[in-house]
Amino acid sequence: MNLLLRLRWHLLALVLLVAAPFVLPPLGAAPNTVNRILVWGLFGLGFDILFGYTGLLSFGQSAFYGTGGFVAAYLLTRAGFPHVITALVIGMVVAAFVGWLVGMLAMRRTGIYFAMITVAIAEIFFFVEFNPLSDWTGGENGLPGVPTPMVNLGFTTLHFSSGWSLYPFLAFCYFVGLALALRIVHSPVGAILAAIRENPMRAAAVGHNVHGYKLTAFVIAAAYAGLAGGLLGVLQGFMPPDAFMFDTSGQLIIQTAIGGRGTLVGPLVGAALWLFLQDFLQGTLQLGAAWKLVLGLVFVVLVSFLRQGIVGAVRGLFVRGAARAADDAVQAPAAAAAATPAASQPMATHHANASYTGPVLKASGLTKRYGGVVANQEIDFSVDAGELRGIIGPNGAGKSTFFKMLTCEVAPSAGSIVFEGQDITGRDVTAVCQLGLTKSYQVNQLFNRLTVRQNVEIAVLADLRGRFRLDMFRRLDTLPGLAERVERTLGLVRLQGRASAPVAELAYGEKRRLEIGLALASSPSLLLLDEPLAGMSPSERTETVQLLKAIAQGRTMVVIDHDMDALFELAGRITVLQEGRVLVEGTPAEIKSNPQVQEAYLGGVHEEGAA
Ligand SMILES: Nc1ncnc2c1ncn2[C@@H]1O[C@H](COP(=O)(O)OP(=O)(O)OP(=O)(O)O)[C@@H](O)[C@H]1O
Repeated sequence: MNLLLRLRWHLLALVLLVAAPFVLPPLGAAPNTVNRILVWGLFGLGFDILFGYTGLLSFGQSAFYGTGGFVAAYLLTRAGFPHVITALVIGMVVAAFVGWLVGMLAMRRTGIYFAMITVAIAEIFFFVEFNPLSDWTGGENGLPGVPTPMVNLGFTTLHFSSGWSLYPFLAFCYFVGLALALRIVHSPVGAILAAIRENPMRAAAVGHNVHGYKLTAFVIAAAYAGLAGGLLGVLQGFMPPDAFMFDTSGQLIIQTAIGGRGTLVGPLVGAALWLFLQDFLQGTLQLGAAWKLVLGLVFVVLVSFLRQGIVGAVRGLFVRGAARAADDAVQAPAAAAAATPAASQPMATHHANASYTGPVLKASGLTKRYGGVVANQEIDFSVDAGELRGIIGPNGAGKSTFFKMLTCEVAPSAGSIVFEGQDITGRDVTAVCQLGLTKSYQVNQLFNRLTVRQNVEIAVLADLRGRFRLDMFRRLDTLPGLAERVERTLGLVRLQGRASAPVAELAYGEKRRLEIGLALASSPSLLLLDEPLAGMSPSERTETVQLLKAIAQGRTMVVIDHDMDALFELAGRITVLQEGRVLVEGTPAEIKSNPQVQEAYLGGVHEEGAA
C-alpha cells in the first residue's frame, strides 16, 4: 500500500502514456503532434529542475538542445554510427558536459546577470553552429537522414519508425525521464535546490555549497535538453538548425510558465496547449501567422489568473487540504512530545575538534571598516564552553557587524578569529557553519514557500550530509536520523503543531522561533543569536526568553539584544559595545551598576542625577 502510494505519480503517468494512443486519435490529435509534445515535455523536465525547483531562469537551453541533437545526428548521419540509442546517449552526455562548462561561467553571476549570460551563450552557440561548424552541422540545411531506433530483443526486433509507431519509444524516454526527475526532486539534493530557490544566502549560511548544487541543476537541465534535442532529430528524420535558435529557449520558458513551473509535468502540459493551439489555429481556423497573437493572449490570461500555471493551480487545490489534515494529526502527539523530556533535551552539538579544551571562540583585534565608517575596532572577545554571553550596545554600535565577521559573512579588515582552536579568518560562511558556528538573523532569513518542517530539514541536511553530496537518487525520507532531528528541533522551538504550514502562514513570533530553529538545527557548538526578541510583543518575549533558557542547556551561546532585562536574566556575562569598541564586560550586576554603561545608554543622566 505504501509502495503504491509512493509510486502513484509514476502509475498515473504510465496509465496516461499508455492510454494516449487510444484516446487521442478520436479527438483529432495527430501522432506527430503528440510525439513533439513528448520531446518538449522531456526537454522541460530538466528545465523545470533548473527554473521551477532551483529558481534559475536560463534563456540558453537551446544551446544544449542543439548540442545534444547535432552530436547525435552527426554520429548517425555523417560518422556512420549505427546505433541510434547509443548516439542519443552520447549526445546527452556531450550536452551535459557543455552544460557543466557553460554553468561554471554563468554561475558566477546571479539574477538578471545570470539570465543575460545565458542569452549571450545561446547566441554564441547559434552563430557557431551556422558558421565555423557548418561543415559538421550542415549550417542552415541542418542534417537530413537521421534514422529511427530499432531495438533487438533477440527473438524479434522492434522498429520505431514514425507517427504512432515511434510514440512508444518517445513515451518510454519521457517516462524514464520523469521517473528520474521525480527521484531527484524528492532526494536531499532536490530539497536543497528548492531551498536555494527560496533563499540562496540562507542555504549557504546553514552549510550548503550553493554553487555546487546550482551547477548540478544546470548540468541536469543540459542533459535533459541534449537527449530531447537528439529525439527531435529522430522524430523529424532531420536535425533542424532552428533547434539552436533563441526562439526554442523562449518557447520552452513560455510552455513551462503556462503548464506550471516546479511541477515537472507542467512543461508537457504547456507544450500540449501550445502545439494543439498551433495546429488548431493554423490548421482548422486558418489564422496563418496570426496564430501567435491568439497564443499570446492565451498566455497573458493564463499567467495573470493562474500564476502557478495549469498544473500548479490544480495541485494547489489538493495540497492545502492535505497539509491542514497533516497538521491536525500531528497537533495532539506534538503537544504531548513537547512535554516529554526528549523534546527539551539538548541535541548533540557539532564539534570541529573534540579534544580541544580552550575557549570556544577567541577573536583578537577584530576591525571592520566600511569606507570611512569604522563599524568595529580592535575587538578582543572570548567565549568559554557552556557560556551564555549577552551583547548589548546602542543602535549602530557594531553588534551585527561583529556577528557577521564571526560567522565569516563579511571579512574583517584586520584581526583574527579562532574557533575551537582553528583559525577561521577568511573562511566562508558555509565552511564555518559546517565547523559548528552559526547564527540566527536579526531579520528573518527563512525559506518562505517551504513548510516549517522543510525549513528545518534543510538545515539538518547540511549537518548530516556535509556541504556537498550528490545523493540525488536517494529518497529524502530514507535518510537516517533526519526525521528524528527535525522533530527534535521543532520540539525545541515549539513548532511541531505548525510543521506542515508554509512559512508565509506563520505569525511573527512563530517565524522568529523558526529563525532560531534553523540555526539550532545545525547542532552548532557555538550558536549566535542576533536580536532574537526583536519585534516581539511582551508576551512573546516572555515565552521566547523561556525558550532560550531551555535551548541554552548544554550549549554555548552569544545573544545580541536590545532588551536588557531579558539579557540580564539570561546571560552569565555581558559584553557592551559602543561605537564599534568593547566598552566593558562583566556580570549582569556589574554591567547594571557600571557608570560607563549608564552614560552610554542614558546619555549622562547618571551623572546629572548624581550631581
Ligand atoms: N554594509 C555596510 N556598509 C556600510 N556601512 C555599514 C554596513 N553595515 C553596517 N554599517 C555601518 O556600521 C555601523 C555598525 O552597524 P551595525 O549594524 O553593526 O550596528 P548594530 O549595533 O548592529 O545596530 P542595530 O542595533 O541598529 O542593529 C553603522 O554605522 C552602520 O551604518
